[in-house]
Amino acid sequence: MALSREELIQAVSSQMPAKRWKHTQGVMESAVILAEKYGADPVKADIAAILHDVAKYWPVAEMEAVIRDNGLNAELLSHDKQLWHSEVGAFVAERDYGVSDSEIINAIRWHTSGRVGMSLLDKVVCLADYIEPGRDFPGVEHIREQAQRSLEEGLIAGFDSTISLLLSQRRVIYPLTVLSRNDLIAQLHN
Ligand SMILES: Nc1ncnc2c1ncn2[C@@H]1O[C@H](COP(=O)(O)OP(=O)(O)O)[C@@H](O)[C@H]1O
Repeated sequence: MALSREELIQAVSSQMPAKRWKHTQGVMESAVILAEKYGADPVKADIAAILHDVAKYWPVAEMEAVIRDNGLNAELLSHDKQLWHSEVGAFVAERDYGVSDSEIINAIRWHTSGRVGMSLLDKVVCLADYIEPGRDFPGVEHIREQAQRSLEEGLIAGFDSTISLLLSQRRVIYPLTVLSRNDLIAQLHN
């Protein structure tokens, strides 16, 4: 059974700290603006944004169990745990919150890593996560400027900032993000 928008908001906001819910509200706002600007479905963008971090505060062991027990992408388990919540979030959005729309589920699933061949809605939600009004990390203004030019330019700037940060910290980069960035650059040149 699908939940109403209000029920979703209640269910999601009650399982995260106020600060993360404020971030989620910012992503909802930015996702709708980007959807309207670039021709995606703003209703789907809003629902995906509400749910994108639903699993962010799940205990690591529970995320691991959901990934293993349901045949989700187990490759993630050898990468940064911060990447797991997107995969788990997509799964629970469908199982626990009755979201059956595959575009919404995919936008949740790929909002952190990106993927090769990102859909319009994937791009909108992923970019909104970078530029929502509450974000104040170094370089966010550049990403916001690029987001005005195109979804692809905005996302390339976003992924570049994540990749640069990981490089500077000598951390492992999830390869799909590099492939996703390269794919976006190729899309600009086609
Ligand atoms: N491609 C990646 N490879 C490895 N770690 C990543 C990658 N993308 C994101 N991360 C890690 O996940 C963290 C959280 O990303 P994100 O889901 O955007 O969270 P938040 O909304 O808390 O900023 C990043 O700060 C980084 O540590």
